[in-house]
Amino acid sequence: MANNRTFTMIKPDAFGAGNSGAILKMIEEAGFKIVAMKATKLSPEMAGKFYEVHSERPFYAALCAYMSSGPILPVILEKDNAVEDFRKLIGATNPADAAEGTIRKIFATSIEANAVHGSDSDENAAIEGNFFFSQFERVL
Ligand SMILES: Nc1ncnc2c1ncn2[C@@H]1O[C@H](COP(=O)(O)OP(=O)(O)OP(=O)(O)O)[C@@H](O)[C@H]1O
Repeated sequence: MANNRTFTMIKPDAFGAGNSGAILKMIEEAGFKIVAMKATKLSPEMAGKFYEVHSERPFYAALCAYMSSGPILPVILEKDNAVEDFRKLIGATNPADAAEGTIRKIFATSIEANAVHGSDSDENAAIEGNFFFSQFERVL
């Protein structure tokens, strides 16, 4: 994926609460362009693959169950400095630690159900974007 792109997904808590539109509005108002987006639902096995890097962590099983508990909205975004700027926009993993005005501060309910994902590097953005959109060569 181009270096000016990043990958996000709106997680089941935010999708289920009907907050997808408000979150996408914040993302666009922060200067990101939506390149690709689809609603889908992960099986526990697919959630396990997506979060494989965390397979040794104590929260892994709960995370996979949660991430497969309802629909999600994977999205590819474009902006200069996309990965870093998007991590700033979403805030800390735990909403209790997230800065005021960040997406997680506003919409997350817990450290697990934290509303959105944001890739942490260009390399992972490419891997994660490819996980959901491999059929669309032009967005990757
Ligand atoms: N201590 C924890 N307890 C429960 N769930 C957790 C915990 N730490 C992280 N998670 C869940 O695992 C996800 C991945 O953890 P990671 O440390 O990569 O956080 P992150 O990089 O802020 O989040 P993401 O990768 O989703 O953008 C978190 O977004 C959260 O949903």
